Amino acid sequence: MVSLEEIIRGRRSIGKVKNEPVPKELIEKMIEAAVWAPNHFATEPWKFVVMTGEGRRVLGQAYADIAADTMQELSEEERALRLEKEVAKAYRSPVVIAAVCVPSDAPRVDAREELAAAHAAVQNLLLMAHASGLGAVWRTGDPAYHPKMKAAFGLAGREQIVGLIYVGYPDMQPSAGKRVPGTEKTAWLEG
Ligand SMILES: Cc1cc2nc3c(=O)[nH]c(=O)nc-3n(C[C@H](O)[C@H](O)[C@H](O)COP(=O)(O)O)c2cc1C
Repeated sequence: MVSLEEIIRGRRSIGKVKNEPVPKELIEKMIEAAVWAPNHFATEPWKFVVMTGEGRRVLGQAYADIAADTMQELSEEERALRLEKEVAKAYRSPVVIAAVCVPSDAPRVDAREELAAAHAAVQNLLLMAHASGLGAVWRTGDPAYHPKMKAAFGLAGREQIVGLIYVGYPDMQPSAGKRVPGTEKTAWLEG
C-alpha cells in the first residue's frame, strides 16, 4: 500500500500522456476525491466539465477564438495554421477536466475562500489521478481566465475556471521533484 506521503511527494505534473482512453470510473474517482476538499460554510463551490473525444472541441475552439483576436497581422495561411495549433492544444490528452469555482452568494461567504476551496479540490483531483496510475497537469494561462473561455463553458456571473486538468496515462518520465524543505518555510511561535 502506497502511503499518503509517497502519493503527495510522488505526484508530478505530467504534460505528455498516451492517446489511450481512460476508464470513466477513474475520472469519477478523481472528481469524488475533489469534492471532499475542505470548504468554508459548506458551500461546495465547484463543478467539473469532463471532456473526451470530440467533447474537447469546445475547449480547442475557445483557445482558437481567443488567439484569433491577436492575429490581425498574420497572412490567411499563417492564421489558419495558428488556429489549427490552438485547437490541437485541447487534444493533448484523452481527457481534459475543466475545474470551475462556483462561488456562493450566501451572506458571510468570502469569494477568496471559495477560490481557495476550489483550488484544494484540484489538488485532491491531481492526487487521486496519481494514486490511480494516471498522469495529469493543471494548466491555466490567460486563456483559462478569458471571457470567451467562460462563455464557451456557459459559465455565469462569478463562476470561473480555476484549472484545465489534462489527464491520461503517462508517456514521460518526469524529473525528480524538488522543494525547499518545509522546515525552512516554517516559523514556530512556541510558549
Ligand atoms: C494554478 C496553477 C496553474 C498552473 N498552470 C500551468 C500551466 O498553464 N502550464 C503548465 O505546464 N503547468 C502549469 N501548472 C503546473 C506547475 O507548473 C507545476 O505544478 C510546477 O512546475 C511544479 O511541478 P510539479 O507539479 O511536477 O510538482 C500550474 C500549477 C498551478 C498550481
